[in-house]
Amino acid sequence: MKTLLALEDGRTFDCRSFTGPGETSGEIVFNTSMTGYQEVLTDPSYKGQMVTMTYPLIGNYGVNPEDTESDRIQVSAFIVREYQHFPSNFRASATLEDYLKKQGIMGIEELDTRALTRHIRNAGAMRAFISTEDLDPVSLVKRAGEIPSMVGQDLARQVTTSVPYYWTDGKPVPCDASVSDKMIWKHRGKKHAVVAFDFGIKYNILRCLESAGCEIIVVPASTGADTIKAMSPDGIFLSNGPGDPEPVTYAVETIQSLLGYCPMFGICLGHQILGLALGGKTFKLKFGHRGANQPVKNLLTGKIEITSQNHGFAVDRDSLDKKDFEITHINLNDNTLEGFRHRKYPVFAVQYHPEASPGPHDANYLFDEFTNLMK
Ligand SMILES: NC(=O)CC[C@H](N)C(=O)O
Repeated sequence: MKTLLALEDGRTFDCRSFTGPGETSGEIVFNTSMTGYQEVLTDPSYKGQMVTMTYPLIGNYGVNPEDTESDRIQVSAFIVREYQHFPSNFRASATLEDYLKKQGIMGIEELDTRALTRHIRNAGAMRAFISTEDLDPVSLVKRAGEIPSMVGQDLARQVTTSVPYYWTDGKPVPCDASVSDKMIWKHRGKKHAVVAFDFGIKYNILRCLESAGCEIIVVPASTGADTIKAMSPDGIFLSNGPGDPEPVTYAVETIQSLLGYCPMFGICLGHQILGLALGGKTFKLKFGHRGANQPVKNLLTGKIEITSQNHGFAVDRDSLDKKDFEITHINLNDNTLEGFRHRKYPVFAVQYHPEASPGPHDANYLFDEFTNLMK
């Protein structure tokens, strides 16, 4: 079906919807992972964004019920060079086309995704509109410019869980939120009791925490410090999530009042929120880091890790006071901050995704560092 993709700066692409008619909008970004499209689609950090894959052939291994990072597709549209209509894989239970259609998410193909990616790299991530109905470039460019900008948006609020839950044996299990004392921990002593703030948490982070020996209760993003203290956890985890970290002031304040209470570990949005709580500043990158091949240097060991990433904002490394912070990781593509630890508080964080999904497992050691800190 004939479709138009329009960017706010006036660039348009003729393309084809492989999921039927529709209209959608969002910030347009690119991801350089060669595989892992189902994990990308279901990562809540992509809320409000349309993702274009730089790998040219997508859909060839279908979808399955296991490779999900949340309970639904989170992207607002999925853009590929060529959609493969006939998947072949022993794990596949459906096609990508049916998966997208069932959840009302548009899939777009037959456009020059290399030209689109080069444009985003030169001009930056920007607002975009896709339509099968409004094929007038002038009108669609105007509509792209009218959607809210990513800067200033608290999207964690939209994807966080509304009630606390346990993550047990690889799945969410309801938790009696009214019981707010040590009695809620069922395996205390055998396992590390961890409260995980859900700003848009990926399931594989919970799987990794569980395999590292943690018993986990996931709580809504707006949970207050008193509720956390009533649970008396051994450690606090701050998750990844969508949007701009700066407007998530309620979480920044909560974390500020919990500093020094117990060990904390943050990933991606959690890294940014921790950076803000400790007095740092965040800023928007031009086009962000999204893919499974980002080189990061661990400054403590001198080793290079190939990492999975998905972020558009970053903590400004110059905003961190060197007497309080140790910079532990940097990105070798652009030298931006990828990780820090605090000299006084038992707190550390990384901007990238040690849980991978999709991507390499080079940084899985960080989950053990968190459990060691809790010992
Ligand atoms: N994966 C994440 O947690 C992303 C964090 C934040 N939304 C950003 O784009 O930078």
